[in-house]
Amino acid sequence: MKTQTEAITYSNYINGEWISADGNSLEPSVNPANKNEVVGYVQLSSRAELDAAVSAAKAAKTEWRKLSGAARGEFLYKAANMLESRLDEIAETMTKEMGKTLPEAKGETARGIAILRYYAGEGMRKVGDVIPSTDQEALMFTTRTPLGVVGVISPWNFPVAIPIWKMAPALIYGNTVVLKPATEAAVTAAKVIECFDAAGFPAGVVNMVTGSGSIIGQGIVDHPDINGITFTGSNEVGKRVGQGAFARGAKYQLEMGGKNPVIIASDADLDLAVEGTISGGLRSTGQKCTATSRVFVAVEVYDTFKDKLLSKVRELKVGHGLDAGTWMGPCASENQYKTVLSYIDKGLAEGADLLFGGKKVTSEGLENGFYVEPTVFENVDIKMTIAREEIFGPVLALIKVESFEEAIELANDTEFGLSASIYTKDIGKILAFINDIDAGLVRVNAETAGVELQAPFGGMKQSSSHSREQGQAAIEFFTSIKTVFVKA
Ligand SMILES: NC(=O)C1=CN([C@@H]2O[C@H](COP(=O)(O)OP(=O)(O)OC[C@H]3O[C@@H](n4cnc5c(N)ncnc54)[C@H](O)[C@@H]3O)[C@@H](O)[C@H]2O)C=CC1
Ligand SMILES: O=C(O)CCC(=O)C(=O)O
Repeated sequence: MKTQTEAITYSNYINGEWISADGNSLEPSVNPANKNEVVGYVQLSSRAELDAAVSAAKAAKTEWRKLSGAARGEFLYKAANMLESRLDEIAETMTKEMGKTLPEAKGETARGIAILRYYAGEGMRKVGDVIPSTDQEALMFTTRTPLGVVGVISPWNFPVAIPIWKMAPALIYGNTVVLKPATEAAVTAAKVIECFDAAGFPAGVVNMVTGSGSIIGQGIVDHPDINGITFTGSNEVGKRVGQGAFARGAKYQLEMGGKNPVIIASDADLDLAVEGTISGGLRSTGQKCTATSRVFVAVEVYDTFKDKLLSKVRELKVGHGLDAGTWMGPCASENQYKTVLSYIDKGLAEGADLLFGGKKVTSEGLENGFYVEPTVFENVDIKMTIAREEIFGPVLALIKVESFEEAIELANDTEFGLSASIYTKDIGKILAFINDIDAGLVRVNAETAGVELQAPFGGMKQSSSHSREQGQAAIEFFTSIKTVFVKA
């Protein structure tokens, strides 16, 4: 039997109002720690609701664009204050809805607040350059103009931070937005939008429509009045989003998967490396695009590293994200749980050796949740599925390497290029790694996960559309440059 802990139905947010979808078709958002618990109901919307949201965003865009950056920033500061006043409640909802531990959820919500404040300040910063013209009597400069209406398609793994790191820059640079959050995290997203509502944004500037990827997500891709699309999610869907946007001339930005390597060199501080490998690979149940997945360990320190790693992994406490002392929560959904278990089966079937974990966790109190043990494989061949595809779960693959050069070569032997890290004290290896590794985020003596909001974020190869999010890099996607030549 399903229970409703909060018994709340969340509506779409269109033109400054909370509106139910026609026919009031609803989708439950289920607690992955207990599949019998419904965290809330969200609208299973149709194209009609999306059209209404896009019309509202289109109607609002001129007045919003005409406000000064400072005035737009004031709204973002207010949204940040609203989110701050609800930090604990929204973090708790996040934990209930997608399973990450409460401290992680609080950290993410605090990050959302910091992102809003960062971009509020961007409203006061320069948007162009004066460039000397060959005509001495002319003034030539660049300025920037918003795209118009931006569609935001977000995943479930960072339900507060990702929608905000897409919406905040979109808004400060003068765009209006239509957000389609992942259904698995749509209650948390609705609470974030409540903060924007309470901040008093003009009607139509911020809109949210929940529903399926194939109807609302695809609807955003196809909509002729959406001028830009920013997407985070799987490679498969991302490619479809990019192709659809390109076909109708809309600007697009894709952040997709990773298969992130860590290299443990022979001179590494092994305790630090173990800590970073565990934190990078298993925190948030491995559900980060920046999560460590492949661990390349120098043959000289392989056995010591392995023993140290296993002794720490054995101590990790799996449990409900709200329980103090839980280190790792459940997978975020039943789909994700099945996906992770099927990758573990593939690892075994293809001949990798399971060192630890690999099973469902069904101990008392956890039997109704989507829990998987933290899992470590060794003797993983680079051609095996678990070394090639994004698992998005708590699974580490150890690969022994004979030399630093082999480690770099194997680390780069992937279609992805999001994040990579190395543990070493050797400056020569550090510099070679920075130069030779194919990754948008290069981390030295630090775990692969860990994104700072003021720095560019994005990947190489198939991890992204080669654009960057966050920091000042965001202006490149959310605006177009106008080169202006003026002569009296
Ligand atoms: N890079 C990242 O941060 C993320 C990667 N993933 C990867 O994707 C795998 C599957 O997770 P999913 O939630 O199924 O990801 P997904 O790519 O299906 O979903 C991401 C977003 O895209 C929307 N979407 C789905 N189909 C669409 C379509 N045809 N057009 C437009 N939007 C659409 C979804 O509703 C959601 O809002 C994971 O196992 C993981 O490997 C998932 C979430 C985040
Ligand atoms: O590592 C992080 O903090 C962000 C990761 C991310 O963007 C993602 O998983 O989608």
